[in-house]
Amino acid sequence: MTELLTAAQMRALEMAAIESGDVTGLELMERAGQGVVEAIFEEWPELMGRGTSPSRSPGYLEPDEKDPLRAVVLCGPGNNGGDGFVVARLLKERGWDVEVYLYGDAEKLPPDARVNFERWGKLGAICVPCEDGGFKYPIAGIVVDALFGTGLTRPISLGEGLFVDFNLLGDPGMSGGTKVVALDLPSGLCSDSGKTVGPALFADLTVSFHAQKLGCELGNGPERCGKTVVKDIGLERFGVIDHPHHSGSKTVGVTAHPWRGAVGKKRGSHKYANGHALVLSGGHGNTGAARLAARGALRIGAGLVTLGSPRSAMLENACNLTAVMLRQIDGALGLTELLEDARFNAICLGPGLGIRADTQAMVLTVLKENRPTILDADALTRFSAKPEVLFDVLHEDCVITPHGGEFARLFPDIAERLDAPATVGPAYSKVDATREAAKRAGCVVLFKGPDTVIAGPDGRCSINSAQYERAAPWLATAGAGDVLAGFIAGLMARGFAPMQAAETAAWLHVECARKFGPGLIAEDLAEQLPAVFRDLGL
Ligand SMILES: NC(=O)C1=CN([C@@H]2O[C@H](COP(=O)(O)OP(=O)(O)OC[C@H]3O[C@@H](n4cnc5c(N)ncnc54)[C@H](OP(=O)(O)O)[C@@H]3O)[C@@H](O)[C@H]2O)[C@@H](O)CC1
Ligand SMILES: [K+]
Repeated sequence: MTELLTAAQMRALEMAAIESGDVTGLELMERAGQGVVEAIFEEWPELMGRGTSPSRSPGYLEPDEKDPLRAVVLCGPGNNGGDGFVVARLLKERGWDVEVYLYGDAEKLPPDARVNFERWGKLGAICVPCEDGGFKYPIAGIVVDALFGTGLTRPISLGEGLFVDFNLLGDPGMSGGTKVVALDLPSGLCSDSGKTVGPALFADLTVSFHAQKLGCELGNGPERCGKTVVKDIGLERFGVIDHPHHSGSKTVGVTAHPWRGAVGKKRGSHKYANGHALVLSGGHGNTGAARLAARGALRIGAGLVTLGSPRSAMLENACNLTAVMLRQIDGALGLTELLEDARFNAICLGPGLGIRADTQAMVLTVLKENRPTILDADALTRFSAKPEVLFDVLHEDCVITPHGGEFARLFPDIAERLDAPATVGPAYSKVDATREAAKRAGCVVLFKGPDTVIAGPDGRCSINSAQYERAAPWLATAGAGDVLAGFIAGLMARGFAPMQAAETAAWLHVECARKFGPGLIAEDLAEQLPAVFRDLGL
């Protein structure tokens, strides 16, 4: 698990560190600046050797080495700007040509930023933007974005003397080779939601301090951050602090190798010890989705998987199943009878089930049983008209897995708030929305997307990110969600708690997609599990 922090959590952490007397704000700022310079050289090692060695006379330098490297540092009115002054000083000390611009009033800088403004003043000037709004030198080398970090509260007004041409810097491909390095966050990106609050920069590299901020993983974050690097600034021992004013705001983690040990350990060598998942199939012509889910449940380790099929689809299902067993179920009554067998310990409904009244009857029948249940697709859509009917019967052993459309149908007010353009920071985020939905539904909600958010009714929350080095855009393919539902059902059959099952399944789902690569179709996903397990050393 990697911890992701909100702006409030980060501020609380900083305050705790400073109050402990272990470190001063000025020291933290210096470490932040040093971390950025380190990150720049790690990312572009070719910049490392140039213009740095006072012992080498210019006469011995290669022709292109005589040309010092250039950095334009854009400092804002807060501590993010303060970090920028440190970076400017450190690069200048390495022999770079550094232009510093200040967006704001030097007199109003917070104390630590002010100190670093003055330290910079001994080495160089604060540049005045050219009349055309451009920089003094042609842009080349590096632009350091130290305008706004976690303190962004409103849209950046480009008309108020801000000389940066965001389009020139922003649009990948338009920046003519200039590398944009954002400090903590690309300016204009909300730290908590990953929404852009008005104009926002695109960075090539974002260097976050102590921990990545939530906004780097959510919404527009990944497209704005470019690549992300986290630099320690010596706050580790202070851990993560829940901000007292954010009730229920717990640490959010990115699931990485979640529950790795648990995935490998089966409960016993006997197949019945690993549970028996039941997946319900739709009628004739609508059976593929349930079979995808069933195969996923079996591959992820359920001891047995049975597909419950209406009479009309028995032949179609029988022709396409081998290890998955098949039982005929006629409507809710037939389902009640089947569930007399208590060995069915995880039930998956929704993929291809249809949105007619019998789907509702079957969902209600299953939920009465209080067994681990996963509801997806049609089992959710069926309740669009009256979601509260579903919420009344969902329980803590349930997981629901809506995509954006299904989420909006079940939680229209929450979706509306989430989709509204952000005008203030920090803005309402997908994490906030999923937590609120989980509380209302009374069960685990897995809200799909490249930034899948999984929240429990108790406020626990994690993000399964399929972005940056885990990007798997080919996962957006028909049937992939059905396989995910099956993975969750299979893990719940094995005894995983709902939250653990959802997190683990989501993580493995992305790993399977990455293992296969482009060209993936839903049928391929579960077939990658053995290789993914082998890679995990299971
Ligand atoms: N926490 C830590 O441990 C460490 C933090 N560090 C660094 O500090 C950063 C956070 O600093 P910060 O809190 O000063 O916020 P920052 O983003 O600089 O901006 C705040 C200022 O901008 C203003 N303002 C806001 N929006 C605006 C707009 N649209 N247009 C114009 N003005 C606007 C706002 O004004 P106000 O909203 O109060 O009117 C306020 O004056 C963090 O990201 C990291 O880089 C490191 O040094 C290491 C240790
Ligand atoms: K920034």
